[in-house]
Amino acid sequence: MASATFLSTLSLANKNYLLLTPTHAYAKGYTNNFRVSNLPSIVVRKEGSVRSQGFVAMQEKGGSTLSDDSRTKTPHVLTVAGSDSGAGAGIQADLKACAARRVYCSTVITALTAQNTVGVQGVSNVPEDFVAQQLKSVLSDMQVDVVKTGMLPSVGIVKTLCKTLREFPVHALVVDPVMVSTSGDVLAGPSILSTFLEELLPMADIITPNLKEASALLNGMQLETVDDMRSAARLLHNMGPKNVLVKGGDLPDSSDAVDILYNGHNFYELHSPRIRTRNSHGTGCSLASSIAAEVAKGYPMLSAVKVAKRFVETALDYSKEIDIGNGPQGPFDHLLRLKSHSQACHRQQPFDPSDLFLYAVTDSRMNKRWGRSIIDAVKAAIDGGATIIQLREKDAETKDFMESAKACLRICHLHGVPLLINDRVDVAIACDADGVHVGQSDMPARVARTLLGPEKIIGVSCKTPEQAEQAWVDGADYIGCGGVYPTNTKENNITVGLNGLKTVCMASKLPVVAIGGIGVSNARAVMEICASNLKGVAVVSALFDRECVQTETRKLHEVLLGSNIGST
Ligand SMILES: Cc1ncc(COP(=O)(O)OP(=O)(O)O)c(N)n1
Ligand SMILES: Cc1ncsc1CCOP(=O)(O)O
Ligand SMILES: [Mg+2]
Repeated sequence: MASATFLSTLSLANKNYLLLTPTHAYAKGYTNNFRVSNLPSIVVRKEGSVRSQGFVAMQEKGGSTLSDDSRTKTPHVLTVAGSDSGAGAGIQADLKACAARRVYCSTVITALTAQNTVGVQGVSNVPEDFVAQQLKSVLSDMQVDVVKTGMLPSVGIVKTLCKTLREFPVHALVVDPVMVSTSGDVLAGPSILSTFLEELLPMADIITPNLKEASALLNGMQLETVDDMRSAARLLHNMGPKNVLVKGGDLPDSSDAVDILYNGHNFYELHSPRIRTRNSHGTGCSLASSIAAEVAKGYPMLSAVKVAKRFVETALDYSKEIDIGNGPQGPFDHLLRLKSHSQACHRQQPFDPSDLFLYAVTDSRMNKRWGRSIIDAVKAAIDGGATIIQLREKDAETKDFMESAKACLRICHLHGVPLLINDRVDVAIACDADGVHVGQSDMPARVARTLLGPEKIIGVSCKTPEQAEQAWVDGADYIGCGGVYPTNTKENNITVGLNGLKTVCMASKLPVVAIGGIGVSNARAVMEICASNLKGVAVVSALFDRECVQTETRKLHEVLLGSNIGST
């Protein structure tokens, strides 16, 4: 038994339970910090009934031992479903949902469908023995936590699946009883119904029928009200699954979407705003996969369903305007990434080090002193010849900062000038800025890179060769080196001088921009250190603590043009 403080045992109904925090409690025996050595003997079952103070009970059946082990287990869902060539539903939706929910997803393909936003034009079932072969390949090698099923187009395939699951038990089985596609095309005929009901449903931890599917499973029962859905959930539960989620998205006359979750003890009525969108193809597959993903992470069923619903709703809402295909039902964007790229008029340009030539860094205090908005300051700097802008708004309220950043972004993009945000990676993400500049005590560049993605620009302040090397290792695009000269703009900032700048430039594998006390009088001296990777100067007060930003920027631009910056 593990010795960690968050683990303890509890005797309940003469059975031993392990008490783990939800994040540590791990389906089928793995936790972030612990690995259960006797895997098949651990089953999460009683979480609903014996939860106490945020702990989840895991029933221990056969004297398993937990051993402290630094291995971490990657949550893993295996989807057994059909391929959708249009990639809105089926295997493709499952993969995207699991990726979005940060869970590994392997795939067993049961059928190929020729499908698009208009409908299903063709279906070709995969031979049963090849479905069996795929199942065995995955389950005999990989530690699958949850199997999620979608299109199971033949009795043979359902039987094969059930047989394989008995041979290779997994922690949980999520069954999405796909029978008819959203376009109305039949994906699994009535012939499979009895095998489905007799063999698969009793093995399921949850089934997720919509109204039509619930009706089909219940011999054509009419489902028109929330009470009907409750009755259906109870009847379906009697067929063996541990939980039933009847989805009421198609229920008429309701402004909310209502789903009923029933676990044999309690009914949960889950309300959410109805999202009116054409782009809902694959919603059912995605919801079931997301539930599977949360269960694979170790969450109890109710939490898994709630999180999955919230995720799908967010994705649907985000994807309302996405325009793919000409049919009545389009796909949605699970990763919430497509819109900003397809709809923004600006496409992110790859980072060009020559953009560092005249780097204008705004300062909220200076703007206030001279009675300028950030937007006016940015416009003037660009008109004067600034080649990149950084918003360094140390005193701004986040909401105001975001508004100004969005407005500045529009101006910058009109002029082909990149806009970076100082310090605030959250603001950069929220307004889709071109990148960030971070210092040694800000968010590490490596973390910023994972949050911002590969195409955004990241600059890091460096005073030493070691910091420059780390910035490169961390995936930065450039470094800012300084203060080259003393400055009043940044308090307690150590001055590195021209020698320090040269040392860092020589060591840096990244392009460098010099900063600190630089203006028209000394910019030339900076440039004359003759380092080929010194690409420009970054300036605050010499541009913004002046009456006319445009004039000062233009003057500096002329000085820089007369220099040999970055050319040696
Ligand atoms: C281009 C450029 N170089 C250096 C800095 C300084 O960043 P940091 O060290 O994080 O200090 P603050 O600007 O946040 O006070 C910079 N902003 N830009
Ligand atoms: C932000 C920063 N980082 C190093 S020096 C400095 C301030 C630069 O401001 P100025 O150009 O007014 O000296
Ligand atoms: Mg900073």
